Amino acid sequence: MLRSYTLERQKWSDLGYFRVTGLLPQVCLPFRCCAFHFEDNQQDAPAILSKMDPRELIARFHPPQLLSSFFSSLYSSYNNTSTPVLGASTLICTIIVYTIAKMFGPGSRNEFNVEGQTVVITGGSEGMGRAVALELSAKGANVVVVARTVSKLVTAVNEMKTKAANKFKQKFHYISADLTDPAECERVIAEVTTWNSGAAPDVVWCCAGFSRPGFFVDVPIQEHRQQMDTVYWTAANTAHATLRNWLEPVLPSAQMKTTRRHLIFTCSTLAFVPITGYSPYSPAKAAIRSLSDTLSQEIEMYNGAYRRHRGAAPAADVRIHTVFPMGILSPGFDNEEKTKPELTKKLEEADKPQAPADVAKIAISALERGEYLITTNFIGSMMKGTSLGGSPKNSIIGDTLLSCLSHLVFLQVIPDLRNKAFTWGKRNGLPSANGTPAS
Ligand SMILES: NC(=O)C1=CN([C@@H]2O[C@H](COP(=O)(O)OP(=O)(O)OC[C@H]3O[C@@H](n4cnc5c(N)ncnc54)[C@H](OP(=O)(O)O)[C@@H]3O)[C@@H](O)[C@H]2O)C=CC1
Ligand SMILES: CCCCCCCCCCCCCCCC(=O)[C@@H](N)CO
Repeated sequence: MLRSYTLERQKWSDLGYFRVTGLLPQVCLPFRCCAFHFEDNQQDAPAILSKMDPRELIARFHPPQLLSSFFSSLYSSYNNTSTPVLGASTLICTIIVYTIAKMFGPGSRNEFNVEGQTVVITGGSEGMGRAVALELSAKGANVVVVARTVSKLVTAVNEMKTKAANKFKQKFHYISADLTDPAECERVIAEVTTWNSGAAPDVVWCCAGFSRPGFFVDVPIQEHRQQMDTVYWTAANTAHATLRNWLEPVLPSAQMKTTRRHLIFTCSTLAFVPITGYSPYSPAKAAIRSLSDTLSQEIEMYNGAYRRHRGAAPAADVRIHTVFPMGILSPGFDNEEKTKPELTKKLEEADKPQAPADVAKIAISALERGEYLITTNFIGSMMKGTSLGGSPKNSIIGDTLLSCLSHLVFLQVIPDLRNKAFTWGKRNGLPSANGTPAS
C-alpha cells in the first residue's frame, strides 16, 4: 500500500532542514514538494517525519527506489526492487530530473542579454553579420560593425538605427579595417573602447570571412593561403586582440560583479564533415573550431581567478561560443556559387540555404540558452553529432543521443559522398578549370 504525503516548504523548515549546515539544504530544496511512502501501520506519518533525523529522511528519499517500489506495487509485489526494475526506474528518474532541471534550471535564464551592452560584429556589413547586427540592435545593444568597405558599413549603421529598440539610448558605429592584419584588430578594440567611454566591448562576434570553393589542385596555392588569412586569421586576430584586452588582470575593486563577456566565432558545418570542393575553406573553419575548443578550456583558468582568487584577475567572466551555419543566402554565397564545382553543388543538394535573418535569430536564441557549439538546422546538428569529439557538450543526454544517432546515419553518408564523387568522375571525366565538366 502506497501512501503519499506532500511536504511544503514550511514543513521542511519545521523538520529543521534549513538548520542543517553544509550541502543538505541545497540538496533538499528542489525536492521540497515530494512524496514519501510508509508502511500501513505508520498512520501518523507527518508526526514521524518531524521526529526523524534529517539524514535518515534523506536516505529514505531515494527517487529510483521510490519509483521502482511504485512500479512494483502496481504489480502487487511490493518491495520487489529487482535489478532491472531499479535500473529502469533510475533511467526514468534521471530523465525526469534532467528535464525538470532543464525547464527550471539555468536553461530558462537568458544567458545572453545584450540590452545596454556594447557588441562588436566583424563582417557586420553584409550577410549573416549584418543580420546579427540588426537583430541585436532590435534587442537594445550598442553595436559597432567592422569590415573593409565603408559604403556597405554606412548602410548597415543606418539600418541598425531604424531597427533600434531605444533610439535615444543606443549608439551605433562602424570601423573600416582589414582584419587579416593583426595590428588592425588591436586598433579596432582600442577605438571601440574609446568610443564606448573607456569601457571594453561586452560581446565580440567574429562573422568576417567568405568561401572560395574549387578542387584542391585547381585552386592556386596562394589562394589556399588567402582563405586561411580571410577565414582563420581574421577570427584568430580578432580573438587575440579582444582576449588580451579582456583578460588583462585588474585589482578586485575594478572587477565587474555581474557582467559576463562573450566571444563568438562563426564557423561552418564543413568543420564537422568535409565536402569535396571546399578544400580551400574547410581546413580554415576546422582550425577555428579547434581554437574555440582550446579557448573554451583555457578561459576557465581566467574565470576561476576572477570568481575565486582574491588577487588581481580579469575584470569579468568570459564565455566562448561557436556558431556552425549551413548554407546562408548572402552576397558571399552568390559569389562562391561562381567558382563552386558542379559536383560540390550536387553533394550539398540536401542543404536548403537559410535566410541570414533566420540564421541570426536561431544563433541568438541558442546563445540565450547558453549553448557552446551552435547549429542552425537538423542536418547541421547531425553533422555536429558525428564529430563532437572533445568539444564540451550543450547537454549530456541530448548530445549523446544525437551523437549515437548521427554515427549510425553517417555510416552510410560518408561512403555515399565518396561514391557520388567516384560516379561523377566515371560519367563526366575531369572538370575543366572553372569546375564544369569537360566534354
Ligand atoms: N554563406 C554561407 O553559405 C555560409 C557562410 N558561413 C560563414 O558565415 C560568415 C558570414 O558569411 P556570409 O553571410 O556569407 O557573409 P558575406 O560573404 O556575405 O559577408 C562577409 C563579410 O565579411 C567582411 N569581410 C570579408 N573579408 C574581410 C576582411 N579581410 N576584413 C574585414 N572584414 C571582412 C565583408 O565586408 P568587406 O568585403 O567589405 O570587408 C562582409 O561584411 C562567414 O564567416 C562565412 O564563412 C558559414 C556557413 C555558410
Ligand atoms: C541526415 C543527415 C544527412 C547528411 C547529409 C550530408 C550532406 C552535406 C551537406 C553539406 C552542406 C554544407 C553547407 C556548408 C555551407 C558553407 O559553409 C559554404 N556555403 C561556405 O560559405
